[in-house]
Amino acid sequence: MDAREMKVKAAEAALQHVEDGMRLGIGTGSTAEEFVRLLAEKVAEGLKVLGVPTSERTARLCLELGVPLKSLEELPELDLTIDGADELDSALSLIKGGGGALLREKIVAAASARMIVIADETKLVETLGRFPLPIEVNPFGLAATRIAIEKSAARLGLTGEIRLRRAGEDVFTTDGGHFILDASFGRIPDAEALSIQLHSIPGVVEHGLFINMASSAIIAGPAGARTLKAN
Ligand SMILES: O=C(CO)[C@H](O)[C@H](O)COP(=O)(O)O
Repeated sequence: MDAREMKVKAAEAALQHVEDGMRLGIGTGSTAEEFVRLLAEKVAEGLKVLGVPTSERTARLCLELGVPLKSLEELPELDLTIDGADELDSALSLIKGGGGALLREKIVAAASARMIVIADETKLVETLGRFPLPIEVNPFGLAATRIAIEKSAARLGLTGEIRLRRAGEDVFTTDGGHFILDASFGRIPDAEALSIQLHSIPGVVEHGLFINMASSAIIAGPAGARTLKAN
């Protein structure tokens, strides 16, 4: 089974949790896009759902495929969010933001009664941090914010390169008009402590650590999909 087939397997299993009438948060990334394609087929067969997209990219795909959308302003309380992740551990703490949508993803997940993560088994790690942590920052004071992040991380014994994300020649800009710093701190033994530190920095808009947000994760591997539950 190749990587794409595993993403489809996870998306298929997630679709089983979608019920008629649901208000759905719809994630961003290649795995979430497999989910959107399958959801669109069900919508074409008559399933009634209203989706709230976590990015402009997801919104475009949903509109193209006929998945009905509302904004989070119109639907501020959601039943379920289905989204991918860059990394997850057995407690279902996540690193997200590889696709640059972490802020909207976190706001949408927080507005949802449940969040199901869909991923292939290569994303499962013992300790978060193999994937560089995306940190969304305000463009104003970028250098000062970067230094503040370095100092905060160092207080927790975390060091490593912090790179400004680029899109070709340009600086990558999120849907909210912010920049992303990708922090290669290595393994993060205390993600909660790092989250608190990062939230205390004024220039940090949000970070990609999702702690206590996922209710379950559907992990696909060559043998099929299995579900991990949050403790
Ligand atoms: O957090 C995300 C986007 O901001 C994605 O969920 C994450 O990057 C996983 O993407 P993919 O399914 O393409 O591996």
